[in-house]
Amino acid sequence: MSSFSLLHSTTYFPSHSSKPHSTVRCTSPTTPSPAAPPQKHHRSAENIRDEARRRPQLQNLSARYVPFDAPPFSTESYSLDEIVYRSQSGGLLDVQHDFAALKRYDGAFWRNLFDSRVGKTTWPYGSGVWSKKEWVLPEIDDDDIVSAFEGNSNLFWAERFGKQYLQMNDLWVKHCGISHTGSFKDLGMTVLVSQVNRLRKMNKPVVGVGCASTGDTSAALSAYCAAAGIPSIVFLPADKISTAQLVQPIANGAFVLSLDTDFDGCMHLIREVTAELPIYLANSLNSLRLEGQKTAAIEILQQFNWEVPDWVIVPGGNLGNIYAFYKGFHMCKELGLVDRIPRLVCAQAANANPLYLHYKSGFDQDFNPMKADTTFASAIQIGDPVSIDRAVYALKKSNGIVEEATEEELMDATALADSTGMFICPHTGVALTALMKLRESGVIEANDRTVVVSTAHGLKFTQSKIEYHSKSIQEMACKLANPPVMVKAEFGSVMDVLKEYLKNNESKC
Ligand SMILES: Cc1ncc(COP(=O)(O)O)c(C=O)c1O
Ligand SMILES: N[C@@H](CCOP(=O)(O)O)C(=O)O
Repeated sequence: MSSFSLLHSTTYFPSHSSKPHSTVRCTSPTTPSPAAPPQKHHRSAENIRDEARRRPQLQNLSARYVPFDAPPFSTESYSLDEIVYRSQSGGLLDVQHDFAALKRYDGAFWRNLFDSRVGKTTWPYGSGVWSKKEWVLPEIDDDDIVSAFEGNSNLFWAERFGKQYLQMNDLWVKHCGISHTGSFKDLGMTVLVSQVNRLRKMNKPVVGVGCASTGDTSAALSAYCAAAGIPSIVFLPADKISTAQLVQPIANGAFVLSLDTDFDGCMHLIREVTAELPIYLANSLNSLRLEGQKTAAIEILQQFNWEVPDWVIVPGGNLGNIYAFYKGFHMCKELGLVDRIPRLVCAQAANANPLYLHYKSGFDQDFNPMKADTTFASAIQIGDPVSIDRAVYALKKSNGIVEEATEEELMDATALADSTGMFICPHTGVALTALMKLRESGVIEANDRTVVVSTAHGLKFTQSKIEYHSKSIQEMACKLANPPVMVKAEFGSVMDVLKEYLKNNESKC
């Protein structure tokens, strides 16, 4: 059977579309009164999960854990239904898909399949993650999936920012933070919590799910666990995350521990705790998370109608995401959806730059973890990233670059982007700084199609914006600050300041 006919004949027309639509009529033929209130739309007695149960699936696809970057002769592997985070040698794991099985379908098949699912409410494909289910967790039952229809995030054409400040026409911001809990972590968490849901149904010993967090992982974990009725436990570094982030797990009913340490300290503790107690580890050390996060890369290609951008810039902290992007792009190339992958740039805050330092040493010496300093990009204040090996691999394979941003650079870049109509988080400011530096040095050229990954919503980080715009940051000029003007509530005073404002604006135009 050709891949095209499989797509259209058996598998992927939502089953409800083949049913007569008798239950969705809006007016009754026997009572045509114009005054009658409109009747409710009835989907049918079934909900979207019920409908999904009757839909056939692609068969014989599978995935398993293998040691990350294992030598070809390695036979070590684990079922995804095992609870395992490390290889026998203590190294990282990776989720390996059965590429031979996936390759039974050609690139056009996968492109059509993924495209056919966008923008629907079909369970679970309405999610940008689960619309790629066959490449994520092919064997999970649709019924076990815990999803908020995450993903499908806006790929924003940064027209004014690109043209005015970088002479670029083809600059895009992938707004992964416009999402259920306000960050890209939703993409990975739907996968991890769905697998936990499955494990619990299989009576595996998982009494709860735990993570260390700088604020976004904990928000996502607690929301998805709450949706599924699974206990969540989060370890947060006291006073190091924003109020908006802190209140998310509290509101979602997580057990929140505020610890007098930094993120790396919390990470160390959660690893020890999850080794002792039947609490499942939700950080990106757990390679299941990256299976969801990689779909953002596939989605970018899809949004460009399967044309490959030249550059993708990702802010890096614990360093799972840069590898997830590489993996998503790599799969698309391997499976024939595209013919190349973009060059990746990982952007770090100069106050928390262990990968940058390692890159500058040519990745030659052993990696040196560091004690990360305070940064406005607080979600990437990480000195001992768990995915360092994954990040180095991704950068080497994509001819990648690492850049850094000082506090002043990242805050100015954030303010500049905001002044063109965005409202970005400081981590996106780090990525934009990297872009500005690479434009200045000519590495990224004016016509290069470039995507900056925005990882969280700016509304989670309003305190840093308040401090910037009120010029209350020590030793920072805050040169783009735009503080409100205090004016007496009377016509003359208001007119005076407005005239002054218009005069100044005129001279700028
Ligand atoms: C908003 C935000 N941006 C970027 C990152 C960095 O992602 P990763 O840890 O996968 O490098 C994180 C978390 O670490 C984050 O929360
Ligand atoms: N920024 C992260 C840090 C932990 O990263 P993870 O991807 O390993 O969970 C956070 O929000 O906690």
